[in-house]
Amino acid sequence: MKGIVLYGPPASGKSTTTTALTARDPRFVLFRKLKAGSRRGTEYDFVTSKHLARLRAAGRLLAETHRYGNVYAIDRDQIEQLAQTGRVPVVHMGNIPDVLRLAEAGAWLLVLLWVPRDVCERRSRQRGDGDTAGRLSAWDETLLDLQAHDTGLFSLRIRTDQVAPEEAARQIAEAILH
Ligand SMILES: Nc1ncnc2c1ncn2[C@@H]1O[C@H](COP(=O)(O)OP(=O)(O)OP(=O)(O)O)[C@@H](O)[C@H]1O
Repeated sequence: MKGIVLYGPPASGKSTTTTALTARDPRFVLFRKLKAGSRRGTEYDFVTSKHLARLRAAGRLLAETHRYGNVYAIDRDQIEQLAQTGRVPVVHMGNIPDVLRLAEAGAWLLVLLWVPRDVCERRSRQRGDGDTAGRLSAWDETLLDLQAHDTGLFSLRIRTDQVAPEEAARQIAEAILH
């Protein structure tokens, strides 16, 4: 397996589950996507549009998402480097077309993390998001995205309002390592 995809709406626990995975086994590492545009966020490597264009021309972008005026991309070479050093990248994704594009380029464990809308709202307010309304719109879009595609593509589905982060990490680690 190339790695793990965590797909889910805002506040579904992608970051928390990744932290629990890394604590369980340091071979699991957050995959840092490339981002061209605003320099907001801690889970990205910021690049220029020019740099991204060069990688695109070289055929290195496995997935590329244009959203909120920014571009988010996955560099194939970065995935390969992690694999060569025995590490397992954990990629966070918010839409199924990108998940499918990535899955075309190799075998990934696809995991759906889910929370109901009211839990998403509560978590978003609790962690102090300035734009909870925007997060809820993204939750609505995620539901539509799921309804539009075959959810049978996910090997694991975890309700993070019912399963603690350590248990979610245990289930994922078991699924990929055994
Ligand atoms: N399995 C879990 N059990 C209990 N609480 C959880 C669990 N997973 C996440 N949480 C809580 O939910 C909140 C949101 O989690 P997190 O930031 O990991 O979500 P996310 O999917 O990475 O969000 P976003 O995509 O919006 O950045 C956090 O406050 C976290 O403590």
